[in-house]
Amino acid sequence: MAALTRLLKPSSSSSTSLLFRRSLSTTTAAVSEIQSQHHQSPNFSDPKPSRNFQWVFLGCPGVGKGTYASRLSNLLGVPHIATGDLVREELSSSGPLSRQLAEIVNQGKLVSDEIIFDLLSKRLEAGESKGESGFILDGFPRTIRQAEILDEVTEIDLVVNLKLREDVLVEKCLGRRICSQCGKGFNVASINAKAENGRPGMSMAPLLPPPHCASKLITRADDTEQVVQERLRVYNEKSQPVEDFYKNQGKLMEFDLPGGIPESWPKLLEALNLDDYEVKRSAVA
Ligand SMILES: Nc1ncnc2c1ncn2[C@@H]1O[C@H](COP(=O)(O)OP(=O)(O)O)[C@@H](O)[C@H]1O
Repeated sequence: MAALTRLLKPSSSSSTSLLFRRSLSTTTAAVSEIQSQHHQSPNFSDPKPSRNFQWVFLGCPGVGKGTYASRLSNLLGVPHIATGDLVREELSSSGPLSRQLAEIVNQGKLVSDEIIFDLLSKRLEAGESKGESGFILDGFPRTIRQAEILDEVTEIDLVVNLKLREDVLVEKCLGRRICSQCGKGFNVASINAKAENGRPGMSMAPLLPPPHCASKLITRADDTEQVVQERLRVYNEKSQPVEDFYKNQGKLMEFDLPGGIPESWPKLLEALNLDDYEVKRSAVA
């Protein structure tokens, strides 16, 4: 597959190699580099900082990877690339892959690595031609093979592993809605999980749509209870080697979500040493 080959072997002269260039090797180094570039000599009006972020978000279905990755992408000015979105775009097209993908996705199974690499490299190439650099990957890598191949072509700076109680994950997936017009995601679930077995209780307010989206909400075909349970099973089966891979490289940052967005977002920024960054960004916006 040509696009996959290009992804695996970016030539040093091609601009693809800019996207996949070698950068930092540990979380600590990554965070201190970010701080030295953006905190000590901030130039927040510079649209092209000399170095961009290459981050990965891991976490079970429903944990909120998309929500937090998208917020960070806006904050840091790098694209949020969710392989689930790429798969859904392909599904909604009338392309040759569409029917094959629907069968896999609607059973809660993983799409083949080859298809995922093809979709991802096309997305990266399209972004590159628009001048994008850096990324926050969401939903990729999902298997150890994907992580190893990604590692051959580029250096990931930081891997954030979001965690949440499993009963809450299921409720969140079932409450998920998408506006069929603007594509924004919402959640109608009002979560009040009791404290049990030493776990603290947890409340999360719904994330309701504005009036102009309210009548256009749709539910993903794979957000039924049976498919969500299967996606969680598949995730749990495949994720440990991926987490260990990044833990061994010193890049994994575990983050237990303390609640909904109002509690979790400031804590996540703090954990990433970006709380100050947000204040400075909004000051120049
Ligand atoms: N990296 C990947 N490898 C294989 N399949 C993937 C990958 N990313 C997404 N998919 C497919 O797309 C579906 C939806 O992905 P996503 O939106 O990330 O869902 P989730 O809410 O389960 O994290 C997955 O269940 C899977 O079938």
